[in-house]
Amino acid sequence: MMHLNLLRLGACRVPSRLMSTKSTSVEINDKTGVAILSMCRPPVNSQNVQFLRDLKSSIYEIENNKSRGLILTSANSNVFSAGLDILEMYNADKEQLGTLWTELQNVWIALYGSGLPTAAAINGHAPAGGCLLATACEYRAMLPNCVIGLNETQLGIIAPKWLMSGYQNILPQRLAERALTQGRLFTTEEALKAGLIDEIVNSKEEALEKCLNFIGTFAKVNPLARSLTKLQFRAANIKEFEKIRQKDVEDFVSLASRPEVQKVMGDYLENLKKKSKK
Ligand SMILES: CCCCCCCCCCCC/C=C/CC(=O)SCCNC(=O)CCNC(=O)[C@H](O)C(C)(C)COP(=O)(O)OP(=O)(O)OC[C@H]1O[C@@H](n2cnc3c(N)ncnc32)[C@H](O)[C@@H]1OP(=O)(O)O
Repeated sequence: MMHLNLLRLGACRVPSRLMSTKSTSVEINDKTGVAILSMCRPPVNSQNVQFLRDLKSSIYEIENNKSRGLILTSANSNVFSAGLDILEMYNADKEQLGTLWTELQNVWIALYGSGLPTAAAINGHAPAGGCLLATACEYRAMLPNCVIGLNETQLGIIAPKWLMSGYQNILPQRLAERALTQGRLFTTEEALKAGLIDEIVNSKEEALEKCLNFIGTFAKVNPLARSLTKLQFRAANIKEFEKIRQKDVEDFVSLASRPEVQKVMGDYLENLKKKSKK
């Protein structure tokens, strides 16, 4: 399609508007109306309270600006998002833990419940909370040699049901159950085979182009009809989430503040740091 060719990033001459927060930047192409939301919290886009708040406000801003679609990507060259910021969970008091979890819930519901067409250009690793964001979208294009998945059981923790919703929407039940119980991180190639991602791409530019093509498939569909149809598919998960939302925060705080869980976090952090020094 002609207009999509115009959108090859880098070669793009179409005027665009920019909005940004401390850890996100949004570029809305005036011709297509599609917004590219980039996560930019170096080094790994780990999700702390401020980052999650920025992400939430960018998602709502895109939605309120009547954009035609939202593409989520990372400004980091090899990590899409490393999930929750473990530094912000380790040695944190109950109030801080509650705030972090509430903000994660807020971002998830903003993205999962968005009426816009949403796509993820996964230009790096996407474990745990990174996978949560990618699977809240409707379409995924991913670079080779990366990993994606919900690895919570590998860390000895349990992902609540809402956190698995995106996964369960995409994967057949049998495969989702196996992957979640194994805490499996899929390589890009395995993710394609399983259906967890839609395409493998060779560059971030190609990922963005594929996402634009996906959003372009709705060009002739009435946006309200599209949006309401999408939300009908997601309504049961959203309703179930809304019912347990507060209790879910309490459960997380109670679990994450246990001394043995704090110990696991501390050891995990230390291993991450040792690995990064190698
Ligand atoms: C252990 C967690 C326990 C939690 C218990 C909670 C109990 C309640 C649970 C209820 C549900 C829980 C749901 C959780 C959702 C989550 O998202 S938990 C987070 C899980 N995330 C991960 O396991 C990813 C860890 N990171 C990596 O595997 C790698 O960093 C990477 C593959 C993403 C990238 O690799 P690479 O490019 O080689 O970078 P590194 O050198 O590893 O890292 C650079 C730098 O970043 C620090 N870092 C990495 N990830 C995190 C993180 N998630 N939080 C904070 N910091 C992180 C890493 O330590 C390095 O720092 P330094 O340079 O050494 O300072």
